[in-house]
Amino acid sequence: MTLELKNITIGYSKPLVSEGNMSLESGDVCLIIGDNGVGKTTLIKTILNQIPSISGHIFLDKITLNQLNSSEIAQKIAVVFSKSDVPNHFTVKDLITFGKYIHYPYYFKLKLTDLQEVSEIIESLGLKEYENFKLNQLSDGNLQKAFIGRALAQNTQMIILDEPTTHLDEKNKLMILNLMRNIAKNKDKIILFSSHDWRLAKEFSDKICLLKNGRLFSGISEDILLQHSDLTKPSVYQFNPEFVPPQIFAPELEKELLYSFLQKNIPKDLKSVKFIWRNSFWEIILKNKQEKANNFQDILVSLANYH
Ligand SMILES: Nc1ncnc2c1ncn2[C@@H]1O[C@H](COP(=O)(O)OP(=O)(O)OP(=O)(O)O)[C@@H](O)[C@H]1O
Repeated sequence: MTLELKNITIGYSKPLVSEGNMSLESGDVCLIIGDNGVGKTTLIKTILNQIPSISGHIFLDKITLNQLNSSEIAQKIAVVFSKSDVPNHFTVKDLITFGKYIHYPYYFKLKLTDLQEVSEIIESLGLKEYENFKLNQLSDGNLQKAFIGRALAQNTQMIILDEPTTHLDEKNKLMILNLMRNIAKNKDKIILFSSHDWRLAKEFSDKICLLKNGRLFSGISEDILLQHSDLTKPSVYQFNPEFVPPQIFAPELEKELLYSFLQKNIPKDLKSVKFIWRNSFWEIILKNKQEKANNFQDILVSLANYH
């Protein structure tokens, strides 16, 4: 399957994102990122043809979206919205079984193969022991998995998820992201999802669709991250205007930790100070002296009188 956006402009009365291009194919995991209100959900709704684009074209397998009716789109794309209404009186098994009905009228009796497939999905999501639980008896993580199960039962070649990791703890975030990646790779599907936990989510994504300043930037994740250094610089956490960071020569983790430590504890102009991580200690080069610090406590002492 392929999804292509060509010169697409999306929005409501006025454009939110103009003339964006993007191309995805089977097996791709793509993360949509951008600040609140930039148009991530709007982009998802436009791809689902729930709202019209202002201009440009969307192609699903080379066919213009406008040529497909809603049922044809549902057979190609399954969607999981984070704010899904939870039909509490249904069980996990009911919800996942519903996914099958996009292919049949509601009165249709499901085939044995369909029921087997539902069981396999329940098994693969680790939901076997919860299959007869009502949806309101589930933890957020398992509820999210049940909605993903419904999308899987639809057997579409593409699944779109709007903020699937919201409300989940770290363990469940990892589990859901891992699951999505495995689905894309093992079942050759396109997975397109938005996330605010993008620092974690980017690790699982082959491609990124970044919405910024009314534009859409798309490509291989690492290319987008390199081209938009604001996404990876620790200075995204700049909360103190007085703070000017020193020069830091260290691996990513040490660099990020030192940055946040200094900003919190020494919110001064440190641009003439140099920090070098020497594997087990920090070398600190100050204006007229050089010091060694074994830990952050030592750094505090070294810089206590720095002006
Ligand atoms: N039906 C609508 N009519 C008019 N404007 C809308 C409509 N729905 C959303 N908007 C506006 O469009 C903008 C983008 O909204 P959207 O929900 O797509 O952003 P988002 O990037 O998903 O945000 P968030 O990260 O907060 O979920 C917002 O300013 C929102 O108020």
